[in-house]
Amino acid sequence: MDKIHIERLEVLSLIGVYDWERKNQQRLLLDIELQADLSVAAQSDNVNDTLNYALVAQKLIAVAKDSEFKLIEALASHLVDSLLQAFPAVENVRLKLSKPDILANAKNVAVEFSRGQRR
Ligand SMILES: Nc1nc2c(c(=O)[nH]1)N=C([C@H](O)[C@@H](O)CO)CN2
Repeated sequence: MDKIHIERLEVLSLIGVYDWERKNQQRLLLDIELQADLSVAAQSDNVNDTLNYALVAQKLIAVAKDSEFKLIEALASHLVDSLLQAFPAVENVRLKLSKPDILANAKNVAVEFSRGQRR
């Protein structure tokens, strides 16, 4: 089972339940695990034969920037759906969305979703 990992990707999004959170975008961190067949690229050494992680990151940054969800659950689910739709080569995605330094006395809060393609 081949995988690509993107760790601690910084994105900005308007996110949060409270009025004070609806004014400015907040910094969020994404950890993503993408299951895809990497065997062709491993042989060809050609980026066109693989899932280009730069394009995946670009997509996540753009989707987060254009979103205005209240809950991190809703944004994380939307990001997963967007990835599966934009990149059919992704067989399964696991995405952890962290909202750091938002909860008193905790370093981080996060949600995690794992989903596959509906083929
Ligand atoms: N399960 C969740 N609980 C809470 C969320 C959330 O997104 N999911 N959000 C908030 C606030 O927006 C918080 O980030 C600021 O206190 C509270 N609980």
